[in-house]
Amino acid sequence: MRIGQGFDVHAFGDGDHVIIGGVRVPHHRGVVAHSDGDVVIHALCDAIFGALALGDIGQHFPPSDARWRDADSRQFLRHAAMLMGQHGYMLGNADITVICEAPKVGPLARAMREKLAADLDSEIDRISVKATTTEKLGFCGRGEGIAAQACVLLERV
Ligand SMILES: Nc1ccn([C@@H]2O[C@H](COP(=O)(O)O)[C@@H](O)[C@H]2O)c(=O)n1
Ligand SMILES: C[C@@]1(CO)OP(=O)(O)OP(=O)(O)OC[C@H]1O
Repeated sequence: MRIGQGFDVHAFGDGDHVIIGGVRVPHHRGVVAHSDGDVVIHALCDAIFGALALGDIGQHFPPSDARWRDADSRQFLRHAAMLMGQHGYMLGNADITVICEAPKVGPLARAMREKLAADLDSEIDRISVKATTTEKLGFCGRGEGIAAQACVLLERV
């Protein structure tokens, strides 16, 4: 078994939606990012790369590389899943927390879990998506950005 954790933050900027866990969510702000800025998928990829001791998302998909501009982050997750399989592991489970005052994540968690499970070739009950505010404290509390953290356990195939 291998354990990994990941954390990601993106600032809110101009826009009318955010992508969280592969789901497009209408919002009065967008996110500032090189890719689509999906904090859930970026944190989850880093957790998987960490569990495999394969560096981090920026090493696999450098922000300096124009190929990843506005990229759909689900391709990053499918790449992480491919590496997981190549190294002889499958997802045991993943537990993800989204941290923001808004948008509300709870009603969308099931849709996010379905997309993450599809990309990881996993079962939905192996993947948890939760959310919390920071009670109006800090950058998330001031509505300046959104964060996510992810923990994974990988099992030998
Ligand atoms: N962006 C968010 C933040 C929170 N939730 C849900 O609300 C509950 C209460 O949040 P607190 O920060 O006050 O503990 C939380 O447990 C989530 O169920 C949410 O859906 N989206
Ligand atoms: C995803 C990548 C892709 O270039 O860029 P960003 O969308 O800016 O996201 P970040 O969480 O900073 O991770 C680094 C990069 O790998």
